Amino acid sequence: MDTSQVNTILLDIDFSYVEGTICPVSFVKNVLRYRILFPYALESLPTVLYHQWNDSEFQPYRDAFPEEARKSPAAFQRHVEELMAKDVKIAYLKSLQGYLWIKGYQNGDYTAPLFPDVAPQLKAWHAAGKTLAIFSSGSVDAQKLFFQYTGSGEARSATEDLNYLITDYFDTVNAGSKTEGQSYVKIAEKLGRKCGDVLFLSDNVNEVRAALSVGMKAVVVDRPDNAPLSEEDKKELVIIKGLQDI
Ligand SMILES: CSCCC(=O)C(=O)COP(=O)(O)O
Repeated sequence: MDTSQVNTILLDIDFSYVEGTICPVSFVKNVLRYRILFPYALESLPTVLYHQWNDSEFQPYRDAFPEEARKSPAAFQRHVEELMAKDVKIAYLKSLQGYLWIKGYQNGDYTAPLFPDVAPQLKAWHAAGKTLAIFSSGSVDAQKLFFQYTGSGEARSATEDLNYLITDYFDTVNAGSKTEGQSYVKIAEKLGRKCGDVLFLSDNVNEVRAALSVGMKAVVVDRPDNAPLSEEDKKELVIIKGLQDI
């Protein structure tokens, strides 16, 4: 792939249960070792519902949920559990998760672990004048928190705020679905770029195909433990093992 024209790199964080572009799968899966993002959100919710159900701070997150789920804290908890069990990427859930994660980061319960190649490569691209942006189903607030607290993943380990490297953040609210071509057109427009000047990196072949469909450059980042790629994907898509392969 000719990337000489690329002046902008759009990265997927990717946290779903089987995938990882810049963050190891263990961040969500290895519950025994880390109290980490998705399990942390679920575990911390009952306390928040008990103490903050009517708090002005919590109200906007609560009120974004459907009426049925807002009938009681128990109904709310059930609804969140159902959505999270199915890994539903709906904006009001993503926004709530971002809120629930703040305390975990602030308490040092976990940090956001990046694969070892990620921070050095982001810094190198930034130093070379490339524009870096993020596109995740996680809310923009959750993305900013993630980059504020990058580290080893271990509780109370050192963190580095990498937000200075990132020019813009996109989620399903300000860009749209990650599997729709139009979302990538919108992102390129917002960044003031042509689609062909942007390179999108994702573990998800459907997202890569959506970006390619509108003329964006896109590659699959195939990390250990990611969902296996089909023979068709291997033949048709550019696949890399780490960011240094660009
Ligand atoms: C720090 S952002 C949290 C990411 C997240 O919640 C998520 O669901 C990621 O999903 P994606 O569709 O972007 O893989």
